[in-house]
Amino acid sequence: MLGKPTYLGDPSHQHGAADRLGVLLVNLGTPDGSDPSSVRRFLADFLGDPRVIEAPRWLWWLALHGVILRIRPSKSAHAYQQIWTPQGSPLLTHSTALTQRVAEALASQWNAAVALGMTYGSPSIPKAVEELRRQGVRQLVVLPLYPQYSGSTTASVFERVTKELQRWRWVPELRFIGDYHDDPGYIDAIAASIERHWRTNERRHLLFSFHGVPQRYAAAGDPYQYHCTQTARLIAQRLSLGEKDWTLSYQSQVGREEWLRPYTDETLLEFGRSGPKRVTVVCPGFATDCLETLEEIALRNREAFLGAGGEGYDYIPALNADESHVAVITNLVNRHAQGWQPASRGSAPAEQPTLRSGAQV
Ligand SMILES: C=CC1=C(C)c2cc3[nH]c(cc4nc(cc5[nH]c(cc1n2)c(C)c5CCC(=O)O)C(CCC(=O)O)=C4C)c(C)c3C=C
Ligand SMILES: [Fe+2]
Ligand SMILES: [Fe+2]
Repeated sequence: MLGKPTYLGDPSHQHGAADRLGVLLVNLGTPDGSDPSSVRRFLADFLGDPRVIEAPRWLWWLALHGVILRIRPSKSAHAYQQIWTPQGSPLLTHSTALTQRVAEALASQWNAAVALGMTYGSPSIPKAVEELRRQGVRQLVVLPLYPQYSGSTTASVFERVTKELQRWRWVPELRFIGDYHDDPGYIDAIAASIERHWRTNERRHLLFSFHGVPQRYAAAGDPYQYHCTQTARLIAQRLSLGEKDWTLSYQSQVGREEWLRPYTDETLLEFGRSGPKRVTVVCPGFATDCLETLEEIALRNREAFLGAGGEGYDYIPALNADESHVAVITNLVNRHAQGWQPASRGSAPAEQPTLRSGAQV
């Protein structure tokens, strides 16, 4: 008479059995294809998120649907086409490979269920969370793949994951990793990738380029700029660089308002004109390579820099599914899962009765 249950549950759950750890890795997301209509669908979700664009809703809705989504998709699709591979979007293929390898690495310690969700596009957060629920996850570590916290990225993950968890009958224990901008493992991994590059390539002025955010977000209390500055300083320190050996800048500005400065493209044009004429560029804020690193940094800015008088330009890839990255992630997960029992130590002790959810007592 009362109909279907309101909340999601598992009637066949064996109560008393060992708790299962779930790990949810989340990245930004990417369009399903590099054609303008796929890009439009992706941008509508992404740019419709109030965490990304903080503006009066109705005014922004008019601008987004009336102007931006009519112009930007074809321009962005053109950019995506430059980096698209036979396997699809680099952001998705690298994130999938990373998730797979993290699952393998965690398997020796935990009977963990590991899933990948994208804040925008697919595989979606609702799909990933449902996959974890179906695997009987009782304890959940959520790791947004953003080393530096920003309300425009990390907080969107929090909102979309917790929205799904609110539909669960038996909500899991939850640990949310807000940032890892100064995690020694992460700093070491990025520094080691730069050292490795410099072993076979010329040692040059190092440009740290991070994705930008509007300046008013930082002014309103977003820690992102501070996190980026700290990350760059720690890596430079770890490489024993002097103050003149490196520069920090912000890329990927959208729209007309002021974003964090200095801008990467302006910095590189200035370098091209008056030096340093040879640079190594690294983007520690991007866990995986994507449109913003492969098209904007490795292609577009390289051409602009060389066109302005620059003489040498190297881009160091993101950590992607590299072994060192897998170690960074598994380390973060293990640290945040402390106190939870690795399930591989055995299932429920024999003297503790188990009970199926649906069983009559
Ligand atoms: C307009 C507002 C935007 C804010 C604020 C923003 C913050 C932000 N973004 C990333 C990481 C990525 N952004 C990517 C693409 C991308 N970003 C924006 C806009 C904002 N980002 C747009 C419109 C796009 C789409 C492409 C385009 O049309 O230019 C990507 C790459 C996605 C891919 O498919 O490869 C990443 C990754 C961070 C870390 C961040 C704030 C700190
Ligand atoms: Fe972005
Ligand atoms: Fe961009």
